[in-house]
Amino acid sequence: MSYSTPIEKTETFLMYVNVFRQSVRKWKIMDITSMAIIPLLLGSVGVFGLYKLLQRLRTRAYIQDAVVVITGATSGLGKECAKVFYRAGARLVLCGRDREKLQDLVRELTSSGHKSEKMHKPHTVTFDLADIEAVSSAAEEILKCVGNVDILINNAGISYRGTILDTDVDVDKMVMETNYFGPVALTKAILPSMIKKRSGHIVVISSVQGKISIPFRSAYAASKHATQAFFDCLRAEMEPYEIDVTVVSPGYIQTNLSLNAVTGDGSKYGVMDKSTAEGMSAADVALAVFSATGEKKKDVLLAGLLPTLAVYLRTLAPKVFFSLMASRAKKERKSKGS
Ligand SMILES: NC(=O)C1=CN([C@@H]2O[C@H](COP(=O)(O)OP(=O)(O)OC[C@H]3O[C@@H](n4cnc5c(N)ncnc54)[C@H](OP(=O)(O)O)[C@@H]3O)[C@@H](O)[C@H]2O)C=CC1
Ligand SMILES: CCCCCCCCCCCCCCCC(=O)OCC(=O)COP(=O)(O)O
Repeated sequence: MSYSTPIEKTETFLMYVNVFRQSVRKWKIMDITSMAIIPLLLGSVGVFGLYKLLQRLRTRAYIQDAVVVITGATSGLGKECAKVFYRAGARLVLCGRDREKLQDLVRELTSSGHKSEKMHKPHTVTFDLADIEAVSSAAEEILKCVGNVDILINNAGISYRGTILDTDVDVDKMVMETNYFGPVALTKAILPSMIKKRSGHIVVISSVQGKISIPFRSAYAASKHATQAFFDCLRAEMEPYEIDVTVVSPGYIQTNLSLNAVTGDGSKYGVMDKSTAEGMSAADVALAVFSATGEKKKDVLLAGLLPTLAVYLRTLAPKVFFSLMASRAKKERKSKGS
């Protein structure tokens, strides 16, 4: 199988552009105007391709050998992020509540076909994000084990289904502790070491529901709105220390999020929702998280047309958005016969 380097690929592309231009000239296919437009268009495509290529190379260099901590690595998006960052040569610290699942993932990564010297065996740290004391000892353990953290990916999270009237405040608190206070505590525990070396990157997986609230998700949407707000503040405050903050807000992803969601009384929802099952693939979203991290993007909305329009509608025509959400609530209540 032949393998061409990025420079060879660019040279081949420019060669084709040249051949095309010569044929146009030889056969006088186009008039003078189109002859000016086509090279301009092709040139722009070439420049864009070159820009993308350089961006990809820069991302690779940024991730290679970087210490990357990923929470919620046992499942879904976190697990796919672990695969992408591992293949790019990151020194991973994989976090979750289930030691066995983390060990299984380490075995899966290290025994996969992608073997190369640039890859590093991941470390694992087990803790519950809803237990603030456990979070602070986990941060100590991480720093002791790897020295410094270059990139912290706050991915772990739990969702919720229920009506506000039937939801115990303990459930609101638990969702908030897992999705908001846990990541905040972990970030605060890691930040001083980043500030000391004046470099670091905090990546947060929020949700479209960090930008708009939809009915029967109160605890989840509230925790994601709080996450967006906190990390937007952090980005501004960390600028003098050259610490980057990236907030990624995806739409539905095919993971176990709805299966693992809690209901108003704290019991498991345990249903694979149609919207989740038909969502984006977790591997594709992990690639988008990887690029957003490498390109040090500040805020990324990873969603289809309707959710994206809904986010704009919430700001530009809130009354219309609220009435759409009210009819959505009415429809959902009717379909459940309540
Ligand atoms: N799936 C979707 O449609 C979307 C998901 N997201 C976000 O993506 C992130 C990842 O979720 P996703 O992969 O979809 O869902 P999964 O349920 O598949 O994964 C959730 C991960 O979070 C971990 N986790 C949950 N609770 C805790 C806790 N108390 N302490 C430590 N770890 C915990 C789980 O680990 P454990 O094995 O210990 O349970 C698991 O690894 C979440 O923040 C979610 O809000 C955003 C938009 C859409
Ligand atoms: C000018 C025309 C505007 C049309 C606007 C239409 C409004 C449509 C409403 C769209 C709502 C989108 C909700 C998306 C929710 C989402 O993607 O959430 C991601 C998650 O975090 C999923 O978690 P869950 O637990 O809810 O599965």
